[in-house]
Amino acid sequence: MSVKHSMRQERLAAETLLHDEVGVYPSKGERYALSLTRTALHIQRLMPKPEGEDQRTVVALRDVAGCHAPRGCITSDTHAAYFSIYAYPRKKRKVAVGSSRTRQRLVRTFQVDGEADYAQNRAVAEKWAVAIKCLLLGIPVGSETEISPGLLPRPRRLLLLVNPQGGRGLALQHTHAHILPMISDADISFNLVQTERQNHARELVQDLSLDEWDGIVVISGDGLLYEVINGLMERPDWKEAIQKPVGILPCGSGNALAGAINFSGGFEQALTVELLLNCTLLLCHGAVEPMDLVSVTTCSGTRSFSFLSVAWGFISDVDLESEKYRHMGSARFTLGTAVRLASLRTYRGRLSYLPATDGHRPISRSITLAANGSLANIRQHAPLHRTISDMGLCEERNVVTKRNSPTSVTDTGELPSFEASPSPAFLDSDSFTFDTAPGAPPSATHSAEFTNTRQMYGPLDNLLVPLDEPVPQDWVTLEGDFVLVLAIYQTHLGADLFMAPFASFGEGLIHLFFVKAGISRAAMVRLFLAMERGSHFEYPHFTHMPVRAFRLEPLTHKGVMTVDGERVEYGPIQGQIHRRLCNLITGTPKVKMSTI
Ligand SMILES: Nc1ncnc2c1ncn2[C@@H]1O[C@H](COP(=O)(O)OP(=O)(O)OP(=O)(O)O)[C@@H](O)[C@H]1O
Repeated sequence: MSVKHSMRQERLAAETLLHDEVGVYPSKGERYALSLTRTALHIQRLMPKPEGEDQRTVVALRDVAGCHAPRGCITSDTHAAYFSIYAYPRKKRKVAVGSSRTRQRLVRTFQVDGEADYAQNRAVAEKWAVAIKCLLLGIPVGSETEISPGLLPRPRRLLLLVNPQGGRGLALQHTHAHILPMISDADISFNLVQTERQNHARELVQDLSLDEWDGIVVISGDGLLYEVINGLMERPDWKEAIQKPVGILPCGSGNALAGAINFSGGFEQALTVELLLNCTLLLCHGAVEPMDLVSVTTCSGTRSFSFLSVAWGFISDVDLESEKYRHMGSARFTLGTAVRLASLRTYRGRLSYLPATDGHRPISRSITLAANGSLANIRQHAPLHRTISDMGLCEERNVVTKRNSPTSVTDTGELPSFEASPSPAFLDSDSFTFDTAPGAPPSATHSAEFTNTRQMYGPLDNLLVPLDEPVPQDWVTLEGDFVLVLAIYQTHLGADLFMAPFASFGEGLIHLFFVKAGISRAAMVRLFLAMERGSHFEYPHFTHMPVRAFRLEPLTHKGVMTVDGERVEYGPIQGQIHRRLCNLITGTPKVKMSTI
């Protein structure tokens, strides 16, 4: 961003859009000067006159979920009108050791009484509420804009799918305690559906009358969103269906996409309830961004659409092996990492990729690390049976769609055991070859339990050739022993694993990472610790490549591969990016954004 551009942005942010003198409710006779800018509501006490320092409160709009101007009088003053803002600022709170910050609901109600009669005061109160809502939703308003309710879209209707078993099993509790109150403040109508089993969400969205909804939001981990995206891609009308905005409110254990949304929203890295509250606030703001999907094909020819990652080796092992610590939430990965480090393995394989080129040069991404290691210069058909009205509060219920189609995937087979291998402190790194012309055809280890009878649609994979044919000439192939291979297309691999700080939702890139054999356990520990800050690029064993397509051919007989954290059949796998194929609710207005 140029200096001139950022100065203009600052000037725009500081411009006063509305200004008034108001009272408050409940009142002891106080008067306030209110000013609204594009980013904040400034509240300055006028009466009683503040002693000493000027008393000014600034409510950042990014902390505000909604604003209402109720009709009618709420006091004996029949000529006054009112509007309320619902904010969730971060407040300090005492915990067992020291203090932490958490968001708490704060309602401020202002009394508009400067005009001659109720109708005029009501018009002013409504103007304030509309202006604030427009700013929250990213609808452009300026000091010259004629502010009227006509600027606002109709209230949104969201389908919320909650996985009661996700993460630590607290999704329903969090939904009632945190999510529903906040989205009601934002005037969002919803229907809440509890998923009852694996693939329930996938089947549900296949039969959904999409016109009824402005978005589908999962209250869960990344696994449920993977089901929703693939369910949409299994519809004959996939082209339109996949345009339906999707969102995530993190209640899983990894919460990678939520970590990426939180980061793109400009919030500090957060976990658990704090991450959930940040993401719910962003959902209230509603901005939608295009997001890339990667079409992934496995050795049996099964195709699926991935929004997060394909992993092999250390990362997929930890993901699967730590399932048994699910009750621990995100700590499951820390423990899983420690356990796996104790028996660090290598995996022989062939990795091929099509480098991403910008014109003729390969795209190279660099990041700047501040002295303290932190990041610098990075941009901070069958309608559902439902009982709710468009005005909001709903009854939580299970909506079960009766389906006769034989579509259930039987991918719940037993974990294969690992090859017993020694675990030396240093692993051999001399067995790497680098090749631009691939050698022998892949050796696939097919796994019967992953057969898939679903009909998947989607765009043509024009960069890929069938898995039993050699990769095209312009691809690069590496063969050797890997500790891990990861293709990722989001900034985060978990809410606190800042894997690809430079990634963004619709850039059309797969970030391919690998760690070759030869890394010590101590270096792996340092690498994973550095990942929390996103400073792991300093490590020599860690290689990164932006690519458009990749193929991974394991030459080790047994192992685990995951797509978006879900285990898939083991064997050759390949994928290519499809730029901006779906729409993600990020809540962060960007250039050319839309709002649900
Ligand atoms: N009621 C249910 N009982 C059991 N499994 C369910 C139920 N509803 C959904 N599932 C399955 O649970 C899987 C994992 O769920 P989800 O991704 O929400 O949580 P998670 O695995 O804890 O989170 P993360 O993916 O972030 O690690 C989903 O793939 C889904 O198929």
